Amino acid sequence: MRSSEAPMQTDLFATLDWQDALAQLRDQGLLRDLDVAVARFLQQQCAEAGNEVLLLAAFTSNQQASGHLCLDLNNRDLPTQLWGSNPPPALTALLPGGVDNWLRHLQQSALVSENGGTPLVLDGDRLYLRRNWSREQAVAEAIEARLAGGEPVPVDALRAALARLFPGGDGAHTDWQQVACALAVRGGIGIITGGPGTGKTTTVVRLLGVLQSLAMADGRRLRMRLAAPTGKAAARLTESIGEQLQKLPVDAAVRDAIPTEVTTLHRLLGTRPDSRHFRHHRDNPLHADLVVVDEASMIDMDMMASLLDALDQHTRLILLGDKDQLASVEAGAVMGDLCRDADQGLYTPDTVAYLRQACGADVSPWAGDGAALAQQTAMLRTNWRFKDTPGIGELALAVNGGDPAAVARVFQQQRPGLRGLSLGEETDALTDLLLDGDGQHPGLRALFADVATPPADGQPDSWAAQRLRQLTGQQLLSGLRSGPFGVDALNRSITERLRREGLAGDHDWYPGRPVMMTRNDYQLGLMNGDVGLTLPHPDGLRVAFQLPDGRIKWVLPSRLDSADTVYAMTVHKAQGSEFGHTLLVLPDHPHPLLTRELIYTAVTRAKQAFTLIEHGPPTVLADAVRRRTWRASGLWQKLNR
Ligand SMILES: Nc1ncnc2c1ncn2[C@@H]1O[C@H](COP(=O)(O)OP(=O)(O)OP(=O)(O)O)[C@@H](O)[C@H]1O
Repeated sequence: MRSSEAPMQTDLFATLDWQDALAQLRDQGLLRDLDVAVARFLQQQCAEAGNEVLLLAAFTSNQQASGHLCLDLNNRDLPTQLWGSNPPPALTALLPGGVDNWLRHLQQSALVSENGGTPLVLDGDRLYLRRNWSREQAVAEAIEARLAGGEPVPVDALRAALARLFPGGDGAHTDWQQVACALAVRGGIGIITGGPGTGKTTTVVRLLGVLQSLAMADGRRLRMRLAAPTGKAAARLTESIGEQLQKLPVDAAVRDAIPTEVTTLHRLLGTRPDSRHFRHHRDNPLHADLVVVDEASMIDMDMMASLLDALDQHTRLILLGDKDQLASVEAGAVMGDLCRDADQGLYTPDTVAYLRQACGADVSPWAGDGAALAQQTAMLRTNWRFKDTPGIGELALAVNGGDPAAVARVFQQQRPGLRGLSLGEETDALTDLLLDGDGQHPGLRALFADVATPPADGQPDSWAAQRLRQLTGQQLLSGLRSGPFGVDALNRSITERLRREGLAGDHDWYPGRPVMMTRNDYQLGLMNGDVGLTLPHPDGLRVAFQLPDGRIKWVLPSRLDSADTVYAMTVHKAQGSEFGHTLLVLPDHPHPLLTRELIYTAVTRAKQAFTLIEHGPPTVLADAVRRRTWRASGLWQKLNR
């Protein structure tokens, strides 16, 4: 801890009551009640704490609301980011000077240390609330330990296994899928990133095949566990792993020893009712030799810390995901931080030589002096899915490149499956589209007709599974929750239209109403984000949910106190899902919440068709494509020093 001497106060401050000033900042929307409470609590802990430190603590707390783990004082735009270009007078008085001055105050405060022994931690130029710093530190240390450890697979055996599972490479191009497998088995952690359809699932199934066949040749059998952050992502991976496994050229015994069931991270770690703590942790680790987690971009820092804490040191961890997707709404963008250099590779001479030996790949064009983490990271670069609908893949690429002109060009090419509609004020036209579908993907009218006629054969489960599949044929997305183009208003207007047409009933619950869970309900075994469909059941009206293992769970509507109608879904909630036809609605003016990552995530939810619906000028999309999501954290720095 540094000096406990009280920092200097400005004369101007002497005339201000800082509690009033905090209240003013809260009233102006610059702080939340929680942030004000944090500052007040710290002042109680340390009566001589300076106003600068207390205010910076309040802003650090506030940063979490935007997904930041810390306040990055190295960011020269920080003042503008915190309060815009015109600082409120209360701030000019309480927080004088620039960032250098603030750093000096922090360095002198008894509330601040570098090592987590105080409520605030200053790590380099980053100011953290202690809890966030501890979590980030724990994640960095656990990853470092995994990078240093792990049981290496003998290279000759690996090369033979990879050649069996990846037949027919053209030799002219780097086979990144093989590279990913070879790197993943090299240490205690492997990270595989790639856009949609680049073969992440294919690669991981082959990786499981390689590891299990090598272990079984040695008379062992690896315990493998597969997980994803949400139930929907787990269900999707269960399905695609099952399909890929059929094609895997391995002995039946090896195939049987590869799991197909994907669970949610919460279930993997063992949720405990009414507790934030999991059943598995360092004193009761998971029994597994290998854990694969898909959709890793959705994992926030808290969950990543819990996951790493639950793994035994010998357990190999494979993280799969798309680094360019939106990060979790909670604080931290772990996958983005871990994969920051993935495009460049930055493979050291050791890694280049290892890959040549293990799979004959030449990655010398991607050589560099990356840290240990880069040596375990691979980016898949070939899109295999969008061969028939290249428009979606091209659009995703253009969005990712941040070039609005390139995005506009992709739309102008009128590729199959890709459509841009400018609807101006015509909100009815959007509902028409949703009701009628696009020809290839039936709309809500067809869904309501189908849910009205339950099967006479007493097989409600398979019928419900079909209707749920039908529901994912088309999905409207919005980046916003509130406002006329936010999901709340869209869901209201679509419901009203369905009522006017006599499709939706007048009660809250009617056959055909799709709902999404808005919190985890451990008693029902349903997770935040799970989607269900209200359907007639022999016992009465029920809501059908498909569990990750494919079973249908029927729930009484009255049991669902945290479920919202979901004709329109936020892009955040759509992560981990795919829809036959994805429609993204944009508002009539640019909005700070619309970012490149959000648009990219929306586009990549589309399996066969994507429709962009604009209600304003093209600048709304252009502005979003240019704006990057930025998350302040120190994970990358910690793993690269
Ligand atoms: N090397 C390859 N050669 C030919 N086809 C491939 C190859 N890799 C993957 N594919 C095919 O491309 C499609 C997408 O693969 P896969 O599902 O593994 O991608 P993914 O990255 O997991 O996709 P997403 O996570 O976006 O669903 C599948 O049909 C798969 O069979």
